[in-house]
Amino acid sequence: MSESRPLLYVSRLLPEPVMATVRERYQLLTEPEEGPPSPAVLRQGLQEATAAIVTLSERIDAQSLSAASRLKVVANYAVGYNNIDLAAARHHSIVLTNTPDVLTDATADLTWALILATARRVVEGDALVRAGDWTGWSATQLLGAEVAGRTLGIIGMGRIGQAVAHRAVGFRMPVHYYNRGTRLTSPPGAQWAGVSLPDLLRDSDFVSVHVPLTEQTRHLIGASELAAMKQTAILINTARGPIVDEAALVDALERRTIAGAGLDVYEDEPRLHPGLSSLPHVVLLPHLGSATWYARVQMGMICLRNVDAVLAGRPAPNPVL
Ligand SMILES: NC(=O)C1=CN([C@@H]2O[C@H](COP(=O)(O)OP(=O)(O)OC[C@H]3O[C@@H](n4cnc5c(N)ncnc54)[C@H](O)[C@@H]3O)[C@@H](O)[C@H]2O)C=CC1
Ligand SMILES: O=CC(=O)O
Repeated sequence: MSESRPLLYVSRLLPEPVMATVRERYQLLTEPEEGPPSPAVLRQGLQEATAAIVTLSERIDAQSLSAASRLKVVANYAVGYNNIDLAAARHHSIVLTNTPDVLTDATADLTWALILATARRVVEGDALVRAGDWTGWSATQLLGAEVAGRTLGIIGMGRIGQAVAHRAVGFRMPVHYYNRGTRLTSPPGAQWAGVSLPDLLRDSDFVSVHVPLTEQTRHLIGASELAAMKQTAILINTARGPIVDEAALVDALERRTIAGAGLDVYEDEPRLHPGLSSLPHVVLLPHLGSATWYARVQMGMICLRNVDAVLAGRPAPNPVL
């Protein structure tokens, strides 16, 4: 009996509830692995499948899309889609979808984990205790920055930027935001103000980046923007690495022209700019923004809903336009 389930390429192993649903409804082209696929496996996957679920670390370029004659839909297992050549997907009439909303809270929470961990030197404290070097309470040990009441600057006031801003109410923090497009009204109890980027950099104690990576936002934060920040300010980036010029950031941190940085993303993942990992006043996470069970399972289910819809001839629920 011939196989009637559509041929799906899944580039990486996804959480088990997602894989179970995939196996129920689709014929898998290849068995996905935990790590990234080789370029040859990725190329073959896109070439032979009718639908693909890929992750943010797979670069889907014009060349691979032009060879993908059977491919109808690429569901990106991420909300950011800078890894995919959108113009080429459009040109070849391949629908591209993403996974908004379900990871907003997880990413906003992780942003706050970085704000607090960096300001309060949580990682340095943990290392001291584990190393057996803690000799007891001290009035001068590992003093950090106050968070409550300080100004939070948000670059990119979309879903995640706003979720980060909502959480600032409990810390009584005024929020200055820089965003393209319409102005927002402050929700009850919050103080949100739309400002220019130079004003945000000058006035904020914490600067948190939440724009997507585009040609306009690449190196949006470079040497001159870092120089415009307060010497006591902390930079947080949970958006995409290339939005911040990592060489300029390491230089600013080494010269202490800013007080610290909390990073979840890097310019050339998983590689770090030389010198970054030896700085004590940075907290470095391995791109964990959406890494909760809930978010990662829901992201998979959204990918499947989009694939199902396109293959059934219906509009995708989450098309990237
Ligand atoms: N660390 C992680 O694991 C995660 C990272 N992300 C990143 O966060 C980004 C934001 O996600 P969402 O908030 O859901 O997206 P969104 O589209 O809701 O928000 C982005 C905001 O940035 C603004 N924007 C875009 N270009 C701009 C520019 N040139 N100047 C000023 N403002 C600009 C948009 O108007 C929008 O308000 C994603 O694109 C992704 O790269 C998202 C989830 C997890
Ligand atoms: O980086 C994660 C995403 O969903 O975008």
